[in-house]
Amino acid sequence: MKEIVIATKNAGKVREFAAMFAKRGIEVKSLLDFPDVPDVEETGSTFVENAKLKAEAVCQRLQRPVIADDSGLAVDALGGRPGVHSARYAGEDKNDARNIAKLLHELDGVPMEKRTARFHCALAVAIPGQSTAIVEGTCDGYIAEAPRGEGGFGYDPVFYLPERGKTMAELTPEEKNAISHRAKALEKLNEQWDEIMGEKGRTE
Ligand SMILES: O=P(O)(O)OP(=O)(O)OP(=O)(O)OC[C@H]1O[C@@H](n2cnc3c(O)ncnc32)[C@H](O)[C@@H]1O
Ligand SMILES: [Mg+2]
Repeated sequence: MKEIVIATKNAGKVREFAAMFAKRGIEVKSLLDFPDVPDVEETGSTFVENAKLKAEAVCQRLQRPVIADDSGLAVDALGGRPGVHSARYAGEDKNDARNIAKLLHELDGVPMEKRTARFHCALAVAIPGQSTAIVEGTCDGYIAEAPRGEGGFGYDPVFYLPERGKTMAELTPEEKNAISHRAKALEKLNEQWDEIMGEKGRTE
């Protein structure tokens, strides 16, 4: 395989997939390269359901192997919110800064030890004529009291990693891509690569 389509328009995700697949010599395309593909509604109630919806719809349309990523942040003190609604937490128009502001507001007064949270990533791999494969990864941390760092995307500036003393946005791309929920899911995909990709993995 020389090329794979990631069913996303999120430039932050595209960057991370491109870096991670470069190690395999695979070029990453995204929906930014296929502007005619319609948006897929994320109507599922889990990350896995939404990843499957996105991968299968785009695979059906393009008739080539597609990976979709559905991911988000689950905060324990908020009963798992924003969860599958992470992208549009502060409203219909996606806006990272407003999502972070809303999250910090909701956690106002919650002490650090109770600000535990977890990033989730579900990857669905859809290949024409095959059943869809799923892999998942998570990353544990805390929600910081104020944003810090310029790297990554989304909630990274408030996702605090105590073992590093840094937020996810203060890590280099290489550091984030070694420990993130997305990296963990991709590690699982790597382990099952031949089985999931079948002939496509070896010959295309
Ligand atoms: O659906 P696509 O087009 O892939 O792009 P999206 O941004 O809508 O992506 P999701 O539906 O999977 O929503 C995930 C949201 O969770 C957050 N998120 C996911 N992965 C993240 C990461 O690595 N770092 C920080 N925030 C992340 C971020 O706010 C995303 O917008
Ligand atoms: Mg989305």
